[in-house]
Amino acid sequence: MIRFDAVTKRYPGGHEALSNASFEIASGEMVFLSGHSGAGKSTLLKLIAAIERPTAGSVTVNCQNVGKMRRAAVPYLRRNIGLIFQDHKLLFDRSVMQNVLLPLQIAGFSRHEAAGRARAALDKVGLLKREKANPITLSGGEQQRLCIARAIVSRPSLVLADEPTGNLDADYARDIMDMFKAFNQVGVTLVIASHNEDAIRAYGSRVIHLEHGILLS
Ligand SMILES: Nc1ncnc2c1ncn2[C@@H]1O[C@H](COP(=O)(O)OP(=O)(O)OP(=O)(O)O)[C@@H](O)[C@H]1O
Repeated sequence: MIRFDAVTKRYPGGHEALSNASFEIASGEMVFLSGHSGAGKSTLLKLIAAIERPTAGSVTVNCQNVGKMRRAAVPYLRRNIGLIFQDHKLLFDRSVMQNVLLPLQIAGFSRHEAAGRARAALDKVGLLKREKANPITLSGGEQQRLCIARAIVSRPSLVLADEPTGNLDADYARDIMDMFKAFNQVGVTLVIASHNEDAIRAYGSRVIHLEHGILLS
């Protein structure tokens, strides 16, 4: 499903965030990205979602070379990807419920079906009681959970998560990880960046380890 061939990413200013990385992730895998702060984990996720483009090498997602994809094609790629990033990009002029409904409205779901799915997603992350709230009134951890609900509501086949449990209490962090595992069991591919080596080990999944932009496994 995902293939990196000799991928290097150099940001303007010359910093090489990823160096000559090659690996494959098969459909249905759950893979953790580990490594120190600044190791290149977010960069790798952004390359998969075509948020960043490689400086050299190729990034293939579902047989498409996303590094060379036309800008107009990127929204179609992203329809199939649930993005959970640290800059939540929530809409602060809409309610919690409206934030989760939006991807479904764009995808053309009926009002009834969209409402049912959005409520189920909010329930999963423990935010159903806050459905009418404005996201600005939520704590950092609650905003993170809202971001997760929004990413999963359209049931994407690939979920990319950047430190999804970073701001969460241990109980919520466990619930979210269990939820990811349940998605994986129904065939969703997940790539999860995390500092938390203990949590990673507990899940026994494949780990791709980065150090200063170099892939070690
Ligand atoms: N837009 C950018 N412009 C310039 N340099 C950047 C940019 N984004 C990231 N970098 C640099 O690239 C390197 C890798 O950053 P990246 O965010 O991928 O690491 P990370 O492993 O996700 O770190 P963290 O765990 O702290 O989020 C860092 O040195 C960072 O400063």
